[in-house]
Amino acid sequence: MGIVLGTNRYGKAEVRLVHVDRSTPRHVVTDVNVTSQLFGDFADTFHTGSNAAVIATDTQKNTVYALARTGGFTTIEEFALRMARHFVDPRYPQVGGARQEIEQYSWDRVDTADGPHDHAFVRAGTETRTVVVTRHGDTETVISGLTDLVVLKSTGSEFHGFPQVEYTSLVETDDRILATSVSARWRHLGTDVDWDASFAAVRATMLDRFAQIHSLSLQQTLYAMGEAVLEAHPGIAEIRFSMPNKHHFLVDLSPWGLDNPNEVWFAADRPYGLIEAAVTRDDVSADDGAWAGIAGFC
Ligand SMILES: O=c1[nH]c(=O)c2[nH]c(=O)[nH]c2[nH]1
Repeated sequence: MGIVLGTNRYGKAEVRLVHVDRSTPRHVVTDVNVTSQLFGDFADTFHTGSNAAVIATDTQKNTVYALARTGGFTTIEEFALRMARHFVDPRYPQVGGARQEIEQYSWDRVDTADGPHDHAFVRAGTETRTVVVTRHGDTETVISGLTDLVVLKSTGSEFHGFPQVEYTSLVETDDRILATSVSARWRHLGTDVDWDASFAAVRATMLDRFAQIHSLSLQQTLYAMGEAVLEAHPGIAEIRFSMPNKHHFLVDLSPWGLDNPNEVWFAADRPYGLIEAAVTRDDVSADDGAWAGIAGFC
């Protein structure tokens, strides 16, 4: 019986970077969290502790800041590709590939009496834009996404027809609140993309479908959102979702002689249903390696 080193990668996790584009008086703030990891010919350090090939994680952290200074910061997709191309380069023959993961926190301009302010910002909720770029040799995969896009419909949602098996107590309903916090990630087929425009369009498509479809289950809503994204965006191969069902329960007001025509609800935070699925084209090849390490998506 032998013991061998399995899959491995290493790097610096959660490098916090705030970039201020000061090229005009109307500053642009980009607030991100970058995780840089490399893989390749690094078995020696695991086996013997020889670090002759190891590009220090500290160096990877410094590279985030240096590239932000030399090339600026436009989109997380562009920056992650630039990071990956920096490391997967003939100057570092030991590097076979790189994985660059970035989260972006949104800031809106403060609205003043004189209009949107040039350099004062207010954090725009919890929604986070994400990217994972993987570069293996010359092959690049970009998975864009978002987390914590919280949405709610106050009607237009039913749930019934489920089996009445042992322990079933849920009452069927033809009018309920449907609420979820959408986490979605989508894999692009190429890298020649207007990343901001693509992100805005995918987000708008998902919100449109969520709003417009009369829902018979969160599963149906999820699939419809994914289908709409793939129909509208030929450059996207697949989209994966993780969507908690944020349950709202009608409060029984009858003890006090009050009716409740779907007006007064209790918003439960746990437990919650958890619906996860991938929606994919049947004519593109899978790329499971690009999804490796992305938690919370099946
Ligand atoms: O949209 C839903 N899907 C389910 O699978 C489910 N299960 C449940 O209890 N409520 C709901 N709602």
